[in-house]
Amino acid sequence: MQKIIVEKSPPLKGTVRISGAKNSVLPILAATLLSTEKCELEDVPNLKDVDVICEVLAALGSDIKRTSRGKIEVNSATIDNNEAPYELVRKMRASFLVMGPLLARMGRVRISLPGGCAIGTRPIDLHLKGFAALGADIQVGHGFVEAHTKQLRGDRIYLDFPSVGATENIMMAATLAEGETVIENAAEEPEIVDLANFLNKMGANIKGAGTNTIKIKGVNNLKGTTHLVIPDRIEAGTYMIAAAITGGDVVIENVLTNHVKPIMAKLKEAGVSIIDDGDKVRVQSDGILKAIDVKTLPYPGFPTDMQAQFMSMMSIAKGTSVIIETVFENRFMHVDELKRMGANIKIEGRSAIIQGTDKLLGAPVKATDLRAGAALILAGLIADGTTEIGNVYHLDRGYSDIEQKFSKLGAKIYRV
Ligand SMILES: CC(=O)N[C@H]1[C@@H](OP(=O)(O)OP(=O)(O)OC[C@H]2O[C@@H](n3ccc(=O)[nH]c3=O)[C@H](O)[C@@H]2O)O[C@H](CO)[C@@H](O)[C@@H]1O
Ligand SMILES: C=C(OP(=O)(O)O)C(=O)O
Repeated sequence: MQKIIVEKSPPLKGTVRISGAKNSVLPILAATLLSTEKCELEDVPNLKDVDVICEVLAALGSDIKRTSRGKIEVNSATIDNNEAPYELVRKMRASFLVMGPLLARMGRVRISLPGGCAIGTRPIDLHLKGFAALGADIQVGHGFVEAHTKQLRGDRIYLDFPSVGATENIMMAATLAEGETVIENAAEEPEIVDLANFLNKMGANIKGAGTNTIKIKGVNNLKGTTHLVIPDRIEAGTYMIAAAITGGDVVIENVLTNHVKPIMAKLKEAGVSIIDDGDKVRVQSDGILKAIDVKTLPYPGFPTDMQAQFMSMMSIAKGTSVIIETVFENRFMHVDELKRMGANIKIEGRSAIIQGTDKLLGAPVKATDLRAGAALILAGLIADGTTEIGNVYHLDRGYSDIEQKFSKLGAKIYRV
Protein backbone atom coordinates (compact mmCIF):
# COMPACT_ATOMS: atom_id res chain seq x y z
CA MET A 1 0.00 0.00 0.00
CA GLN A 2 1.34 3.39 -0.95
CA LYS A 3 1.97 6.08 1.64
CA ILE A 4 2.79 9.75 1.40
CA ILE A 5 5.50 10.85 3.80
CA VAL A 6 5.63 14.50 4.81
CA GLU A 7 8.41 15.95 6.92
CA LYS A 8 8.41 19.29 8.70
CA SER A 9 9.20 21.66 5.85
CA PRO A 10 10.58 25.18 5.47
CA PRO A 11 8.22 28.02 4.48
CA LEU A 12 7.00 27.17 0.95
CA LYS A 13 8.28 29.47 -1.76
CA GLY A 14 7.90 29.71 -5.53
CA THR A 15 5.20 29.27 -8.13
CA VAL A 16 2.64 26.53 -8.62
CA ARG A 17 0.35 26.07 -11.62
CA ILE A 18 -3.18 24.91 -10.94
CA SER A 19 -4.66 22.14 -13.11
CA GLY A 20 -8.07 21.96 -14.75
CA ALA A 21 -10.95 21.48 -12.31
CA LYS A 22 -11.91 17.92 -11.36
CA ASN A 23 -15.48 18.99 -10.69
CA SER A 24 -15.75 20.58 -14.15
CA VAL A 25 -14.07 17.92 -16.21
CA LEU A 26 -16.14 15.05 -14.77
CA PRO A 27 -19.57 16.43 -15.80
CA ILE A 28 -18.09 17.74 -19.06
CA LEU A 29 -16.78 14.26 -19.93
CA ALA A 30 -20.24 12.87 -19.09
CA ALA A 31 -21.78 15.54 -21.35
CA THR A 32 -19.75 14.35 -24.34
CA LEU A 33 -22.25 11.45 -24.45
CA LEU A 34 -24.80 13.94 -25.78
CA SER A 35 -22.78 14.73 -28.88
CA THR A 36 -22.97 12.90 -32.19
CA GLU A 37 -19.53 14.28 -33.07
CA LYS A 38 -16.03 14.32 -31.58
CA CYS A 39 -15.33 16.65 -28.62
CA GLU A 40 -11.87 17.77 -27.57
CA LEU A 41 -11.00 18.85 -24.02
CA GLU A 42 -7.93 20.76 -22.90
CA ASP A 43 -6.30 21.15 -19.50
CA VAL A 44 -7.74 17.84 -18.37
CA PRO A 45 -6.14 17.12 -14.97
CA ASN A 46 -4.10 13.99 -14.38
CA LEU A 47 -6.48 12.31 -11.92
CA LYS A 48 -7.78 8.87 -11.03
CA ASP A 49 -11.35 10.21 -11.22
CA VAL A 50 -10.74 11.20 -14.86
CA ASP A 51 -9.50 7.67 -15.59
CA VAL A 52 -12.65 6.25 -14.01
CA ILE A 53 -15.12 8.41 -15.95
CA CYS A 54 -13.19 7.58 -19.14
CA GLU A 55 -13.62 3.87 -18.28
CA VAL A 56 -17.35 4.47 -17.87
CA LEU A 57 -17.55 6.25 -21.24
CA ALA A 58 -15.56 3.47 -22.90
CA ALA A 59 -17.92 0.86 -21.40
CA LEU A 60 -20.83 2.76 -22.93
CA GLY A 61 -19.19 2.65 -26.37
CA SER A 62 -17.40 6.03 -26.59
CA ASP A 63 -14.05 6.19 -28.33
CA ILE A 64 -11.51 8.00 -26.11
CA LYS A 65 -8.06 9.18 -27.11
CA ARG A 66 -5.53 10.94 -24.91
CA THR A 67 -3.82 12.93 -27.64
CA SER A 68 -1.20 14.64 -25.48
CA ARG A 69 -0.75 15.56 -21.80
CA GLY A 70 -3.90 17.33 -20.70
CA LYS A 71 -5.82 16.66 -23.93
CA ILE A 72 -8.60 14.16 -24.42
CA GLU A 73 -10.76 13.49 -27.48
CA VAL A 74 -14.08 11.73 -26.99
CA ASN A 75 -16.22 10.48 -29.81
CA SER A 76 -19.62 9.19 -28.68
CA ALA A 77 -21.16 9.10 -32.19
CA THR A 78 -21.80 5.39 -31.98
CA ILE A 79 -22.51 4.68 -28.32
CA ASP A 80 -24.40 1.41 -28.11
CA ASN A 81 -24.77 0.63 -24.41
CA ASN A 82 -27.01 2.36 -21.88
CA GLU A 83 -25.90 0.45 -18.78
CA ALA A 84 -23.38 1.85 -16.31
CA PRO A 85 -22.33 -1.12 -14.13
CA TYR A 86 -21.82 -1.24 -10.38
CA GLU A 87 -18.06 -1.98 -10.66
CA LEU A 88 -17.51 1.43 -12.26
CA VAL A 89 -20.13 3.55 -10.50
CA ARG A 90 -18.98 2.33 -7.06
CA LYS A 91 -15.46 3.59 -7.80
CA MET A 92 -16.68 7.16 -8.14
CA ARG A 93 -20.01 8.80 -7.34
CA ALA A 94 -19.67 11.31 -10.16
CA SER A 95 -20.20 8.40 -12.62
CA PHE A 96 -23.88 8.93 -11.88
CA LEU A 97 -23.63 12.06 -14.06
CA VAL A 98 -23.91 9.87 -17.16
CA MET A 99 -27.57 9.22 -16.31
CA GLY A 100 -28.94 12.52 -17.67
CA PRO A 101 -26.99 12.39 -20.96
CA LEU A 102 -27.85 8.70 -21.58
CA LEU A 103 -31.54 9.25 -20.89
CA ALA A 104 -31.64 12.23 -23.24
CA ARG A 105 -29.59 10.63 -26.01
CA MET A 106 -30.82 7.01 -25.88
CA GLY A 107 -34.21 7.29 -24.14
CA ARG A 108 -33.21 4.51 -21.77
CA VAL A 109 -30.62 4.03 -19.03
CA ARG A 110 -29.73 1.49 -16.36
CA ILE A 111 -27.23 2.64 -13.77
CA SER A 112 -26.06 1.36 -10.43
CA LEU A 113 -27.10 3.39 -7.37
CA PRO A 114 -23.96 5.25 -6.29
CA GLY A 115 -24.42 4.63 -2.53
CA GLY A 116 -23.03 6.71 0.31
CA CYS A 117 -19.43 7.55 1.07
CA ALA A 118 -17.17 8.76 3.85
CA ILE A 119 -18.63 12.27 3.89
CA GLY A 120 -22.31 11.34 4.10
CA THR A 121 -25.21 9.34 2.70
CA ARG A 122 -25.35 11.46 -0.47
CA PRO A 123 -28.77 10.53 -1.88
CA ILE A 124 -29.75 11.07 -5.53
CA ASP A 125 -33.45 11.84 -4.95
CA LEU A 126 -33.15 15.33 -6.47
CA HIS A 127 -31.61 13.95 -9.68
CA LEU A 128 -34.47 11.45 -9.98
CA LYS A 129 -37.11 14.04 -9.13
CA GLY A 130 -35.79 16.16 -12.00
CA PHE A 131 -35.80 13.30 -14.51
CA ALA A 132 -39.34 12.34 -13.47
CA ALA A 133 -40.49 15.93 -14.00
CA LEU A 134 -39.04 15.73 -17.52
CA GLY A 135 -41.29 12.73 -18.13
CA ALA A 136 -38.96 9.80 -17.49
CA ASP A 137 -40.43 6.62 -16.12
CA ILE A 138 -38.10 5.62 -13.26
CA GLN A 139 -37.73 2.38 -11.33
CA VAL A 140 -35.32 1.80 -8.45
CA GLY A 141 -34.55 -1.72 -7.26
CA HIS A 142 -31.84 -4.34 -6.74
CA GLY A 143 -29.24 -1.57 -6.43
CA PHE A 144 -29.99 -0.08 -9.85
CA VAL A 145 -31.97 2.83 -11.27
CA GLU A 146 -33.69 2.23 -14.57
CA ALA A 147 -35.33 4.99 -16.53
CA HIS A 148 -36.88 5.28 -19.93
CA THR A 149 -38.79 7.79 -21.98
CA LYS A 150 -40.02 8.20 -25.56
CA GLN A 151 -39.18 11.90 -25.45
CA LEU A 152 -38.21 14.08 -22.48
CA ARG A 153 -40.39 17.19 -22.11
CA GLY A 154 -39.33 20.44 -20.47
CA ASP A 155 -40.86 21.44 -17.12
CA ARG A 156 -40.24 23.66 -14.07
CA ILE A 157 -38.13 21.88 -11.49
CA TYR A 158 -37.56 23.30 -8.02
CA LEU A 159 -34.61 21.72 -6.21
CA ASP A 160 -35.13 21.43 -2.44
CA PHE A 161 -31.37 22.00 -2.07
CA PRO A 162 -29.08 23.56 -4.71
CA SER A 163 -27.36 20.25 -5.45
CA VAL A 164 -24.42 20.54 -7.83
CA GLY A 165 -24.82 17.05 -9.29
CA ALA A 166 -28.62 17.26 -9.64
CA THR A 167 -28.37 20.65 -11.38
CA GLU A 168 -25.78 19.23 -13.79
CA ASN A 169 -27.60 15.97 -14.48
CA ILE A 170 -30.96 17.69 -15.08
CA MET A 171 -29.37 20.45 -17.18
CA MET A 172 -27.70 17.85 -19.42
CA ALA A 173 -30.92 15.82 -19.82
CA ALA A 174 -32.91 18.97 -20.62
CA THR A 175 -30.66 19.99 -23.52
CA LEU A 176 -32.41 17.44 -25.77
CA ALA A 177 -35.90 17.67 -24.19
CA GLU A 178 -38.85 19.09 -26.08
CA GLY A 179 -39.62 22.67 -24.97
CA GLU A 180 -38.25 24.66 -22.05
CA THR A 181 -36.95 23.43 -18.71
CA VAL A 182 -36.49 25.82 -15.82
CA ILE A 183 -34.38 24.70 -12.86
CA GLU A 184 -35.14 26.78 -9.78
CA ASN A 185 -32.94 26.90 -6.69
CA ALA A 186 -30.20 25.60 -8.99
CA ALA A 187 -26.60 25.32 -7.81
CA GLU A 188 -24.49 28.33 -8.85
CA GLU A 189 -20.99 26.82 -8.73
CA PRO A 190 -18.43 27.90 -11.39
CA GLU A 191 -18.34 24.27 -12.56
CA ILE A 192 -22.04 24.53 -13.51
CA VAL A 193 -21.19 27.57 -15.63
CA ASP A 194 -18.29 25.71 -17.26
CA LEU A 195 -20.57 22.79 -18.10
CA ALA A 196 -23.26 25.13 -19.49
CA ASN A 197 -20.63 26.92 -21.62
CA PHE A 198 -19.47 23.57 -22.99
CA LEU A 199 -23.05 22.47 -23.75
CA ASN A 200 -23.84 25.80 -25.42
CA LYS A 201 -20.76 25.41 -27.63
CA MET A 202 -22.18 22.01 -28.60
CA GLY A 203 -25.35 23.80 -29.70
CA ALA A 204 -27.46 23.72 -26.54
CA ASN A 205 -29.57 26.70 -25.50
CA ILE A 206 -28.92 27.33 -21.80
CA LYS A 207 -29.32 30.66 -20.05
CA GLY A 208 -28.82 31.66 -16.43
CA ALA A 209 -26.09 29.19 -15.40
CA GLY A 210 -24.29 30.75 -12.44
CA THR A 211 -27.58 32.10 -11.04
CA ASN A 212 -30.24 30.16 -9.12
CA THR A 213 -32.56 29.94 -12.15
CA ILE A 214 -31.36 28.10 -15.23
CA LYS A 215 -33.46 28.00 -18.39
CA ILE A 216 -32.81 25.34 -21.00
CA LYS A 217 -34.57 25.30 -24.36
CA GLY A 218 -34.33 21.85 -25.88
CA VAL A 219 -32.63 21.34 -29.25
CA ASN A 220 -32.69 18.34 -31.62
CA ASN A 221 -29.06 17.34 -31.42
CA LEU A 222 -25.67 18.45 -30.16
CA LYS A 223 -22.47 18.62 -32.17
CA GLY A 224 -18.76 18.38 -31.38
CA THR A 225 -16.67 21.19 -29.92
CA THR A 226 -13.39 21.95 -28.17
CA HIS A 227 -13.21 23.25 -24.63
CA LEU A 228 -10.60 24.43 -22.14
CA VAL A 229 -11.51 23.28 -18.62
CA ILE A 230 -11.56 26.03 -15.95
CA PRO A 231 -8.87 25.94 -13.21
CA ASP A 232 -9.54 23.94 -10.05
CA ARG A 233 -10.52 26.43 -7.34
CA ILE A 234 -10.16 23.79 -4.60
CA GLU A 235 -6.66 22.81 -5.68
CA ALA A 236 -5.83 26.55 -5.75
CA GLY A 237 -7.26 27.02 -2.25
CA THR A 238 -5.25 24.06 -0.95
CA TYR A 239 -1.94 25.60 -2.15
CA MET A 240 -3.02 28.98 -0.73
CA ILE A 241 -3.31 27.35 2.69
CA ALA A 242 0.02 25.57 2.19
CA ALA A 243 1.65 28.99 1.80
CA ALA A 244 -0.23 30.41 4.79
CA ILE A 245 0.34 27.52 7.20
CA THR A 246 4.10 27.33 6.53
CA GLY A 247 4.62 31.10 6.67
CA GLY A 248 5.60 31.03 3.00
CA ASP A 249 5.38 33.16 -0.12
CA VAL A 250 3.75 31.37 -3.06
CA VAL A 251 2.40 32.58 -6.40
CA ILE A 252 -0.51 30.45 -7.56
CA GLU A 253 -0.94 30.56 -11.32
CA ASN A 254 -3.94 29.62 -13.43
CA VAL A 255 -6.60 30.47 -10.87
CA LEU A 256 -9.71 32.56 -11.48
CA THR A 257 -9.63 34.64 -8.32
CA ASN A 258 -13.34 35.42 -8.68
CA HIS A 259 -13.94 31.74 -7.91
CA VAL A 260 -11.91 31.76 -4.68
CA LYS A 261 -13.31 34.90 -3.04
CA PRO A 262 -14.53 33.22 0.16
CA ILE A 263 -11.19 31.44 0.53
CA MET A 264 -9.22 34.68 0.04
CA ALA A 265 -11.53 36.56 2.43
CA LYS A 266 -11.07 33.98 5.18
CA LEU A 267 -7.29 33.85 4.69
CA LYS A 268 -7.13 37.65 4.99
CA GLU A 269 -9.21 37.47 8.16
CA ALA A 270 -6.63 35.01 9.51
CA GLY A 271 -3.88 37.58 8.88
CA VAL A 272 -2.54 36.27 5.56
CA SER A 273 -1.50 38.70 2.81
CA ILE A 274 -3.25 38.08 -0.51
CA ILE A 275 -2.34 39.88 -3.73
CA ASP A 276 -5.11 39.22 -6.23
CA ASP A 277 -4.01 39.50 -9.84
CA GLY A 278 -7.15 38.15 -11.53
CA ASP A 279 -5.64 34.96 -12.95
CA LYS A 280 -2.94 34.50 -10.34
CA VAL A 281 -2.64 35.15 -6.65
CA ARG A 282 0.33 35.69 -4.34
CA VAL A 283 -0.06 34.40 -0.80
CA GLN A 284 2.38 35.54 1.87
CA SER A 285 2.35 34.83 5.58
CA ASP A 286 4.62 35.00 8.62
CA GLY A 287 2.98 31.80 9.87
CA ILE A 288 1.25 33.61 12.75
CA LEU A 289 -2.44 33.00 12.12
CA LYS A 290 -5.55 34.34 13.85
CA ALA A 291 -8.46 32.08 14.73
CA ILE A 292 -11.46 32.48 12.39
CA ASP A 293 -14.94 31.02 12.12
CA VAL A 294 -16.08 29.31 8.92
CA LYS A 295 -19.49 28.05 7.79
CA THR A 296 -19.64 25.92 4.65
CA LEU A 297 -22.40 26.78 2.19
CA PRO A 298 -23.30 26.28 -1.46
CA TYR A 299 -21.48 28.67 -3.82
CA PRO A 300 -20.86 31.60 -3.51
CA GLY A 301 -20.53 30.63 0.15
CA PHE A 302 -17.46 28.99 1.63
CA PRO A 303 -16.84 25.61 -0.09
CA THR A 304 -17.22 22.40 1.89
CA ASP A 305 -14.33 21.02 -0.20
CA MET A 306 -12.00 23.47 1.63
CA GLN A 307 -13.30 22.77 5.14
CA ALA A 308 -10.76 20.10 6.13
CA GLN A 309 -7.79 22.13 4.85
CA PHE A 310 -8.94 25.20 6.83
CA MET A 311 -9.25 23.01 9.90
CA SER A 312 -5.55 22.08 9.66
CA MET A 313 -4.70 25.76 9.49
CA MET A 314 -6.96 26.64 12.43
CA SER A 315 -5.30 23.88 14.48
CA ILE A 316 -2.23 26.10 14.89
CA ALA A 317 -3.98 29.51 14.89
CA LYS A 318 -4.00 31.79 17.93
CA GLY A 319 -7.34 31.31 19.71
CA THR A 320 -10.52 29.32 19.19
CA SER A 321 -12.14 28.80 15.80
CA VAL A 322 -15.51 27.30 14.97
CA ILE A 323 -16.17 25.51 11.71
CA ILE A 324 -19.80 24.69 10.86
CA GLU A 325 -20.38 22.14 8.09
CA THR A 326 -23.85 22.63 6.59
CA VAL A 327 -23.48 20.88 3.21
CA PHE A 328 -22.64 17.29 4.21
CA GLU A 329 -23.87 15.66 7.40
CA ASN A 330 -20.70 13.69 8.13
CA ARG A 331 -17.68 15.55 6.88
CA PHE A 332 -15.53 15.56 10.01
CA MET A 333 -13.71 12.24 9.56
CA HIS A 334 -10.39 14.11 9.41
CA VAL A 335 -10.83 15.40 12.97
CA ASP A 336 -9.66 12.17 14.63
CA GLU A 337 -6.63 12.07 12.34
CA LEU A 338 -5.70 15.70 13.11
CA LYS A 339 -6.14 14.91 16.80
CA ARG A 340 -3.57 12.11 16.39
CA MET A 341 -1.19 14.90 15.35
CA GLY A 342 -1.92 16.89 18.51
CA ALA A 343 -4.74 19.15 17.30
CA ASN A 344 -7.27 20.18 19.92
CA ILE A 345 -10.70 19.78 18.28
CA LYS A 346 -14.13 19.02 19.70
CA ILE A 347 -17.16 18.10 17.58
CA GLU A 348 -20.64 19.19 18.58
CA GLY A 349 -23.19 18.17 15.98
CA ARG A 350 -22.30 19.96 12.78
CA SER A 351 -19.75 22.23 14.48
CA ALA A 352 -16.07 21.68 15.13
CA ILE A 353 -14.48 23.80 17.84
CA ILE A 354 -10.77 24.15 17.30
CA GLN A 355 -8.50 25.43 20.03
CA GLY A 356 -5.25 26.46 18.34
CA THR A 357 -2.10 24.77 19.69
CA ASP A 358 1.53 25.87 19.41
CA LYS A 359 2.62 22.86 17.46
CA LEU A 360 1.50 19.66 15.76
CA LEU A 361 3.41 16.40 15.93
CA GLY A 362 4.03 14.05 13.00
CA ALA A 363 2.18 10.72 13.29
CA PRO A 364 0.94 7.81 11.20
CA VAL A 365 -2.51 8.89 9.90
CA LYS A 366 -4.87 7.98 7.11
CA ALA A 367 -6.70 9.98 4.49
CA THR A 368 -10.38 9.31 5.14
CA ASP A 369 -11.44 11.14 1.97
CA LEU A 370 -9.91 13.36 -0.68
CA ARG A 371 -9.85 16.69 1.16
CA ALA A 372 -9.06 14.98 4.47
CA GLY A 373 -5.90 13.71 2.75
CA ALA A 374 -5.01 17.24 1.65
CA ALA A 375 -5.59 18.50 5.19
CA LEU A 376 -3.14 15.91 6.53
CA ILE A 377 -0.44 16.94 4.06
CA LEU A 378 -0.90 20.56 5.18
CA ALA A 379 -0.68 19.57 8.84
CA GLY A 380 2.37 17.39 8.07
CA LEU A 381 4.23 20.36 6.58
CA ILE A 382 4.34 22.10 9.96
CA ALA A 383 4.27 19.12 12.31
CA ASP A 384 7.46 18.20 14.16
CA GLY A 385 8.96 15.02 12.74
CA THR A 386 7.43 12.78 10.11
CA THR A 387 3.79 12.29 9.09
CA GLU A 388 2.92 9.08 7.26
CA ILE A 389 -0.34 9.30 5.34
CA GLY A 390 -2.12 6.08 4.35
CA ASN A 391 -5.04 5.57 1.90
CA VAL A 392 -3.41 7.92 -0.58
CA TYR A 393 -5.70 6.72 -3.37
CA HIS A 394 -8.13 9.36 -2.08
CA LEU A 395 -5.56 12.08 -2.88
CA ASP A 396 -4.92 10.68 -6.35
CA ARG A 397 -8.63 11.06 -7.13
CA GLY A 398 -8.42 14.83 -7.03
CA TYR A 399 -4.90 16.33 -6.93
CA SER A 400 -2.73 16.28 -10.06
CA ASP A 401 0.98 15.57 -9.51
CA ILE A 402 0.68 16.38 -5.84
CA GLU A 403 4.18 15.43 -4.61
CA GLN A 404 5.84 17.14 -7.58
CA LYS A 405 3.90 20.37 -7.07
CA PHE A 406 4.58 20.48 -3.32
CA SER A 407 8.26 19.50 -3.75
CA LYS A 408 8.80 22.30 -6.26
CA LEU A 409 7.70 24.74 -3.53
CA GLY A 410 10.28 23.26 -1.14
CA ALA A 411 8.05 20.83 0.76
CA LYS A 412 9.63 17.63 2.05
CA ILE A 413 7.19 15.14 0.66
CA TYR A 414 7.55 11.81 -1.07
CA ARG A 415 5.66 8.62 -1.79
CA VAL A 416 6.70 5.15 -0.67
C1 LIG B 1 -17.95 15.77 -8.67
C2 LIG B 1 -18.41 16.98 -7.94
O1 LIG B 1 -18.72 18.00 -8.51
N1 LIG B 1 -18.42 16.88 -6.60
C3 LIG B 1 -18.81 18.03 -5.82
C4 LIG B 1 -20.32 18.11 -5.76
O2 LIG B 1 -20.79 16.87 -5.23
P1 LIG B 1 -22.34 16.52 -5.34
O3 LIG B 1 -22.84 16.97 -6.66
O4 LIG B 1 -22.47 15.09 -4.97
O5 LIG B 1 -22.92 17.43 -4.19
P2 LIG B 1 -24.39 18.00 -4.03
O6 LIG B 1 -24.35 19.47 -4.21
O7 LIG B 1 -25.30 17.20 -4.87
O8 LIG B 1 -24.67 17.66 -2.51
C5 LIG B 1 -24.91 18.65 -1.53
C6 LIG B 1 -25.89 18.14 -0.50
O9 LIG B 1 -27.13 17.81 -1.13
C7 LIG B 1 -27.55 16.54 -0.77
N2 LIG B 1 -28.29 15.93 -1.90
C8 LIG B 1 -27.71 15.91 -3.15
C9 LIG B 1 -28.38 15.33 -4.21
C10 LIG B 1 -29.64 14.76 -4.00
O10 LIG B 1 -30.29 14.22 -4.90
N3 LIG B 1 -30.18 14.80 -2.74
C11 LIG B 1 -29.53 15.37 -1.68
O11 LIG B 1 -30.04 15.38 -0.57
C12 LIG B 1 -26.25 15.80 -0.47
O12 LIG B 1 -26.46 14.66 0.33
C13 LIG B 1 -25.44 16.87 0.22
O13 LIG B 1 -25.77 16.94 1.58
O14 LIG B 1 -20.70 19.20 -4.95
C14 LIG B 1 -20.28 19.10 -3.57
C15 LIG B 1 -20.84 20.29 -2.82
O15 LIG B 1 -20.24 21.45 -3.23
C16 LIG B 1 -18.75 19.01 -3.51
O16 LIG B 1 -18.38 18.74 -2.20
C17 LIG B 1 -18.22 17.91 -4.42
O17 LIG B 1 -16.83 18.02 -4.54
C1 LIG C 1 -16.32 15.45 -2.29
C2 LIG C 1 -15.55 15.61 -3.36
O1 LIG C 1 -15.71 14.98 -4.55
P1 LIG C 1 -16.79 13.90 -4.99
O2 LIG C 1 -18.11 14.57 -5.08
O3 LIG C 1 -16.31 13.51 -6.34
O4 LIG C 1 -16.76 12.81 -3.96
C3 LIG C 1 -14.42 16.58 -3.36
O5 LIG C 1 -13.94 16.89 -4.46
O6 LIG C 1 -13.99 17.03 -2.29
